[in-house]
Amino acid sequence: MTVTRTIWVLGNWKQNLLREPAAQLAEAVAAGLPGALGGVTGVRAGIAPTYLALDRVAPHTGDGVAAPRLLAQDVAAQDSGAFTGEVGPAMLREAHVSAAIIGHSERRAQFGDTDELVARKLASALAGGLDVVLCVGERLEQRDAGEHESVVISQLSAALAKLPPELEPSRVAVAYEPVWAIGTGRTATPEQASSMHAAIRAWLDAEGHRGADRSLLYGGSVKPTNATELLAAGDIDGFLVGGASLDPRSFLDIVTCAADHVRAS
Ligand SMILES: O=C(CO)COP(=O)(O)O
Repeated sequence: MTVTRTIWVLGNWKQNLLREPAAQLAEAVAAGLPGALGGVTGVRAGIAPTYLALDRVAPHTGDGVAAPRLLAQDVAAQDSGAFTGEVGPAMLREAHVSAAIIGHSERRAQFGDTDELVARKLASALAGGLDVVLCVGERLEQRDAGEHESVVISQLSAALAKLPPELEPSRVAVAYEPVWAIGTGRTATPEQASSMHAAIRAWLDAEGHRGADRSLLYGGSVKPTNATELLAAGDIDGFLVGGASLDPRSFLDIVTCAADHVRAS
């Protein structure tokens, strides 16, 4: 049986764009998406603006196959209460967000998102009805020391191991983002990305987390010029795109690479 996993092309806009330019970028992505997909239904796009731009971006998003989905870049580990500065899952859902990125390396490195906090955010998001893109990835010195697989598997394990069974993470995609490839212009080679994805999928399967069904995304300096060869390496079910997602043409060109890949396979 051939497994047909959805290919995702997700734009993480990070801390960029005031509300009006964010709305304009969302409008351009939404307008160009049907053409970029060319009728291919196995590819879905999504965009993750800042919290403050969500309401301006939301009208250009939706859950239909040819509309970009609306994502948040983070989510609080708790629903509501005395947690200054936090935004909980119900608040995000009210703002039409359907999924949250959790555990991005920038949050892990700069904002204290430990494995333990990532696990609590994951449980909070799933309990609150959000889908999740769970980010994992090693630093350069960990790769140089040959520890990349064990680092990534331990991040995954910490996030998934203590989830209550009723939150079995059927709605979790995993994004492998090697830290040394983010914003550096240095992409992982297709072989490096594909071999890590195979290791992640094998671990998920072994632990009963249905690796075969789960979309595994790659992130780190993805551009229209390298997207096709990354997809061709196998085991890569789309991308989490930073810098290139701020330009509608390059983001949509990556979507087209994904659609061409699906059409050819
Ligand atoms: O961090 C990323 C997406 O979440 C990747 O960023 P770049 O595409 O800018 O390297």
